[in-house]
Amino acid sequence: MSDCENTHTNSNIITQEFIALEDFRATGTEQLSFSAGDRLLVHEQVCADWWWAEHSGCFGYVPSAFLHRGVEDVEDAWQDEEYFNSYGTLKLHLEMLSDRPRTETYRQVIVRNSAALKGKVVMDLGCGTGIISIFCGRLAQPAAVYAVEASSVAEHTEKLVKLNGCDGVVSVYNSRAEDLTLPSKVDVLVSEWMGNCLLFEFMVESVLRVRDRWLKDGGMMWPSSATLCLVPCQAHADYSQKLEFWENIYGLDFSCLQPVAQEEFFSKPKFSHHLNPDDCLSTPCDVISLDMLTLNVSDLEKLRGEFRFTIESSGTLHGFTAWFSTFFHSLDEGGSSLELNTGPHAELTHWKHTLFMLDGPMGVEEGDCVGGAITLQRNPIWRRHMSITIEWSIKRRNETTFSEMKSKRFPMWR
Ligand SMILES: NC(=[NH2+])NCCC[C@H]1O[C@@H](n2cnc3c(N)ncnc32)[C@H](O)[C@@H]1O
Repeated sequence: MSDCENTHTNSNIITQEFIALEDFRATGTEQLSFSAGDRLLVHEQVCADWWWAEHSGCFGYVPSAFLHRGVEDVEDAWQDEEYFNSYGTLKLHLEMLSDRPRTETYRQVIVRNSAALKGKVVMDLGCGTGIISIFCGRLAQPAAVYAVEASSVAEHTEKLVKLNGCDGVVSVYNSRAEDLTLPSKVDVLVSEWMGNCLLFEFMVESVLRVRDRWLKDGGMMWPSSATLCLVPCQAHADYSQKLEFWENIYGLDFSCLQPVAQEEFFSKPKFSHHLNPDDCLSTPCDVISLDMLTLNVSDLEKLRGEFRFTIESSGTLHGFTAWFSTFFHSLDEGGSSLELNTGPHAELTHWKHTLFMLDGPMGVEEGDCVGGAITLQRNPIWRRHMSITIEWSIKRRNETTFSEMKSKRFPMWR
């Protein structure tokens, strides 16, 4: 319990709604447990750290650090102005178009399905420069393609569609897709929505909402499914350059800065990591799988996947690396799927890999077992952000029990 008085002075009698940023488990009968996203009524800010609150008819003390004013008080939970401005210049589009595995996979999807696309209505959600829509117009004969783009890049998209002879079939809509009224429902909803760690930016919510409103029954989602993959890994270079570095600076001892460096460099994921396959300590595994036809927006609040790795080569467990794969089912019954694999055993993409550094390297031997879970908890306030919590424990090859479960939470980025 907090060190503040257990008395309810009248100093801070207010009743205000707050939103829980993350789970809190009470450690005493006078405390109140809650889950991320819960809305709590705070009746008294008894002191800085502990408030008297109510949730679902229960009362108790709650830690103020876990709470945030109600989302309506947050200027722009989706930060749409900043978000769409970032796509209004060519910088990010150049990066995406320069990503050969990404762009070629979408082109292959259109080529492989060109016959089946004949006469179909396609929507390209978040078309950017319109390349997927132009692939449709040039490599297949759809009845219509609705190219939807909210940012100002859409003014260029119009010209690109015309310049490449697709203005007869591709219509460009400069709008947020959720706000749009289309001429018809669509047979295929194609989008390149994946962000760091698969979900960052949460553009996927737009895709699901548009699916529910505009995809015909029996329609196709491209990607059709997505999986988040994880592997325990070494990261000697990162650990040496960011942490060991401080032990000896020109013969001087700067090691008192190591806790500062740990917090500054390893408290958030490293999103531009390039994992060398040799640094994988085990066979990677799919920890979260999303079916884009059945996934619901509410499922996005919290996604959890368990894992159990057997260490295949002795080394140092510095952390875990994550990436994703997306799958594109064929429009032809029984046709083969195409895969965009952004992992370390495939050609590097602009997403690279996401490294989660633990708070201390651990030696592991072949045959050891690393078990645990990864949880993607969407930020209830900042709707394009999430935190990734990794829980892990180790069972040494000659032991029968797992060590106590440890846990680390990485905000991406709030
Ligand atoms: N793979 C990603 N992480 N980002 C690449 C695709 C993002 C593109 O979709 C656009 N975009 C994102 N959300 C929307 C939306 N709801 N409506 C229209 N365009 C959108 C955005 O402006 C950008 O041009």
